[in-house]
Amino acid sequence: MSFRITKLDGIVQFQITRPEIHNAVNHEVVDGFALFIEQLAQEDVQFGVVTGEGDKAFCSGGDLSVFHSLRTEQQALEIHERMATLLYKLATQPVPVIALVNGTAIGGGAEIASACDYRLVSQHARAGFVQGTLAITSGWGGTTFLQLKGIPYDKLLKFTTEAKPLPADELKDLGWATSVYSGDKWAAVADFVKQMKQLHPSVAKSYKTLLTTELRKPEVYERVLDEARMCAKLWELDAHHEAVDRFLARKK
Ligand SMILES: CC[C@@H](C(=O)O)C(=O)SCCNC(=O)CCNC(=O)[C@H](O)C(C)(C)COP(=O)(O)OP(=O)(O)OC[C@H]1O[C@@H](n2cnc3c(N)ncnc32)[C@H](O)[C@@H]1OP(=O)(O)O
Repeated sequence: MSFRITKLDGIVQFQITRPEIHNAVNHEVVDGFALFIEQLAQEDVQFGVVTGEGDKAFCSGGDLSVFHSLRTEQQALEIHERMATLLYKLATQPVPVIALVNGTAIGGGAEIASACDYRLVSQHARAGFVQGTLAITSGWGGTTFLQLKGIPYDKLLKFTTEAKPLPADELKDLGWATSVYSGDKWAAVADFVKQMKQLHPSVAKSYKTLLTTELRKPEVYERVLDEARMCAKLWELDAHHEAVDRFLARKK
């Protein structure tokens, strides 16, 4: 199984369990995300947590060995639209979700974390929208989420266009990291939610609903789909397929 969902004390955790491949997203992980979002709707759930197994990686984005079989714009669009829709649902449903960025978060992995409400980032982690190195753009809504969550325009343009993972302190300066932790990742979550957990779950859900009013507008969902379309267009070009070929062949 490529993921694990557990529920403990009002917190539903979604963990990608593919540490050998830096927790890259395959079709099973996509299905797992859908299940996770369904579970957040249970009445007694107060927080959600998304993380990757092990201490090296949060998520390295789409599994290139799997998604490389998608050659055309239409084929790429199917997976991008599905992930973009799931992340839009995650961002707009009422339960606050913490991205526990325990290690590298790049490409689609950084987009997943960007759809969450909080990003707790390990001191040793790096994160970035590296899609540009593969001659594509973000395709799961990540850039739209970050702009609407208030990352300044010029900083966001540089972050996405440079396609370079940043260390934790720079992610904090950018406004991407909510906080930076060292030591045990679950202790970091427990510490972060300690004060909020003492209150009735409806408090956090109500504030998130209020603060995501803009995000829930239909035109925002349409823009997230535009982001998926933009990536799919670039996906079918030779420049992208050649860059992925180079990545997959680099150790052979
Ligand atoms: C598809 C959606 C799109 C989006 O819309 O956002 C994307 O997500 S595009 C994908 C973007 N992701 C990447 O480009 C990441 C590629 N991976 C890397 O750059 C590096 O692997 C790493 C994550 C920086 C880690 O480097 P390092 O510590 O040197 O480890 P290895 O490179 O040796 O990785 C171990 C193992 O894992 C495989 N791997 C890692 N990430 C992926 C991935 N995303 N897809 C497929 N395979 C991946 C890597 O190939 C190694 O495999 P082996 O060679 O078989 O050991």
